[in-house]
Amino acid sequence: MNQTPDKLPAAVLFDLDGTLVDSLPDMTWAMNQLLAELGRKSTSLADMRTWVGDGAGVLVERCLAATGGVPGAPADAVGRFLAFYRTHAAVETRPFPGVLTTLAALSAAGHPMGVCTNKPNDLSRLLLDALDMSRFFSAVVGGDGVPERKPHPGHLLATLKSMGVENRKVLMVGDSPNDVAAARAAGVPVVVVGFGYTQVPAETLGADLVISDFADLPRAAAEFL
Ligand SMILES: O=C(O)COP(=O)(O)O
Ligand SMILES: [Mg+2]
Repeated sequence: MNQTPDKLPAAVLFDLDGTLVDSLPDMTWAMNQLLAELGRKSTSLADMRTWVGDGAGVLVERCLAATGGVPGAPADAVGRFLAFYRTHAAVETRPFPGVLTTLAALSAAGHPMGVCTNKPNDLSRLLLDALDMSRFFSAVVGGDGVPERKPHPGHLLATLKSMGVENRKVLMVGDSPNDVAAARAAGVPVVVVGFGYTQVPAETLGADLVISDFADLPRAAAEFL
């Protein structure tokens, strides 16, 4: 007997940086290679944490503004950062505790899963491959793969379309104001992790739920679906 669409396991969309993986150390390494090339002093994990979330272009722009100004920096600064990052994307980066077992459990329960990230497509795929995480996702849509990235809801909708699951219930899991705003605008419930890269406490982001342990996700998700 065919299942009706809303009886099917919900689709789950994941943000990448700060939600599935702790990628700040490798991003900081790559940024410090760029800064060294420009003769500027190094930046820190703590500063990088406040700049990440709107894609590589904005990340480099924020860093340059804080370390001597954007004027004087080469036009290809973003390209140089990405070139360094590509060589060093999964050296220190690891999934947060509980992520792999939770993704395996959701996958076994039949939830289609996708990654909706402002990170560029090629780096997202490279990182997920290196950490043996690509197998969980039927689509990975980076910020350069859509006309307008998160917080635009179109980024979430494009990820669902690419997954081929437009008629399912959907849950978004993220760490930042962009994730919450995109989910709200798309009419999708949103869970936020409490350990991600946000400048304000996760509890103030306006999510439906904040989880401090990734392993709480399946139980939490069941509340909304
Ligand atoms: O790379 C970024 O700026 C943010 O990426 P995220 O959307 O996966 O958090
Ligand atoms: Mg994030």
